[in-house]
Amino acid sequence: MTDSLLVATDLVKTYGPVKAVRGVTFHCNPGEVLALVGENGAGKSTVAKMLAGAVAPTSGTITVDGEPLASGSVRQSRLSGVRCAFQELALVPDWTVAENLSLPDGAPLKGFSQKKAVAAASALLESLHLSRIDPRAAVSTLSLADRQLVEIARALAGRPKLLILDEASSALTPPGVEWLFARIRELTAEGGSVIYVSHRLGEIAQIADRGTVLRDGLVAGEFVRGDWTDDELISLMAGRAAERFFPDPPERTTDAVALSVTDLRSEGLRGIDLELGAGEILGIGGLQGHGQAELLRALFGAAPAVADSWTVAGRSISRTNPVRSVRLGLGYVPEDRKREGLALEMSVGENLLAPWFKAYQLGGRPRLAQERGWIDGILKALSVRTRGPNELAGSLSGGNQQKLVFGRWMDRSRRVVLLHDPTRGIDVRAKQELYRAIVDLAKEGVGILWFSTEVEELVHVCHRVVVLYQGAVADELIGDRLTADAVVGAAVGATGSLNLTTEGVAS
Ligand SMILES: Nc1ncnc2c1ncn2[C@@H]1O[C@H](COP(=O)(O)OP(=O)(O)OP(=O)(O)O)[C@@H](O)[C@H]1O
Repeated sequence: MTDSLLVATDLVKTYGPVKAVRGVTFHCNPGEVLALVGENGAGKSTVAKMLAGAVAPTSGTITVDGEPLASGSVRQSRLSGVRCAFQELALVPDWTVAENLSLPDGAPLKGFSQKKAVAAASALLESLHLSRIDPRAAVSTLSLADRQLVEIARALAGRPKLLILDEASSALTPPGVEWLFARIRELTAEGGSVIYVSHRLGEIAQIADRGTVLRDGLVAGEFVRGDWTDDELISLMAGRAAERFFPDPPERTTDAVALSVTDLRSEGLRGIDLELGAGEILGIGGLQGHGQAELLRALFGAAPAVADSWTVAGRSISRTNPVRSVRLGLGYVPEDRKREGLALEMSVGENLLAPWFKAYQLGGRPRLAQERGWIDGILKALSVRTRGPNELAGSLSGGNQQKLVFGRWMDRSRRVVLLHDPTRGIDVRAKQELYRAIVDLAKEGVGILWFSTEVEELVHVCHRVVVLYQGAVADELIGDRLTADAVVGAAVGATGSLNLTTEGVAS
């Protein structure tokens, strides 16, 4: 272990009474990709933040190239060659891409040259095959996938010795992941190392040389490339045997229509016809950025939209807005939980209740006590790791925050639930719980419209999948035609073959 690039020894991090990390030891060699896996709340992000210098360990040591890393100093970690890209993006939304990319070198705002920043950003984006991203664009105008690419580009800009990717692929579709793997291979070929934090076991099988499994803030085990199965890893993460992964969609017992639109038009949508049955799980496939986010936002009324005809649970409407949608019986899990989904400074219970307060104008802050039974039921059903309904949502791990955004729609007489990649950033066991919760909603007659960046879950858990391309429906897949290859093929078929190494597809 003497020639290890990184050695972390007995790392501990406590937040008041919470022991996030309880004594973690691992190392990473030059040129190696080390996976860090574990359930939501296992301590992965906390370890990543300690390496990046974003939080100081309560105790323990970290060395890079044999030199101790100053505790809790981002600057010191950077100087030692450590860079990190987070799933919860650390970009400033109102700044341009160029301004954000110039941040890591601590460019002082005084004397900051916009022209130089744009030129440097253009050169960087081009070298990373991302020149389709405009360096002058405000980050807030980019899709989540593109924001994630900028976050990764920023970490790569410093030619790091150690790159930490904390679920940085979680909003990327397969071509984006291929782009990321190409960059990782370039970096490791030059002797750089990567710590790859992810819940996507398929990606880990492809890219990781070794892995460390965390459970409850401790190392539960280690694995090496090619010498593990998904089931073994899931058991190690959970501390118990793995279960069958995907549930089947439930038998449909009614022909009733939960939602229908013809010629739905909105920014980014070119006229969509869609019918969603009560109790149907309808998947939306396609490469990110082809109208999936716009479709869900339009249907919930989060973006202006018009249609020739539009019905929700048999009621004809001409337009909607979020408050009206909740009253009509819709639920919506948005793409960006931080920006659209949660109030991080409010409690877990208040976040679960938030839409009901707005929609029914109950006034004041939610009366948690009155809803305690419902809240406890949701937290239990989704195994949300929390100290209780009064804990601030902001102190939950990312995956547990995501569960809240879904959980608020459970057991609340919904007719339609719109899902934008609800399993993003949640662990494999939680995914199973969520699949089961989705199937249970469908069994109760709720229509589910579900966009996922993970093709496998669409293929296994949905009755039917429509694939979007450039804001329109390119294909509908059902029965024997519903396969992973067909979903991916339909997503790119309209444009001919897909060259994964060229720019413009990494989303
Ligand atoms: N600022 C904080 N204050 C209090 N508790 C925290 C804070 N940050 C993290 N925790 C707690 O520490 C534990 C580990 O969290 P961490 O974010 O490291 O988990 P994770 O393995 O990255 O999970 P996920 O896969 O959901 O991102 C969790 O129980 C979390 O609630």
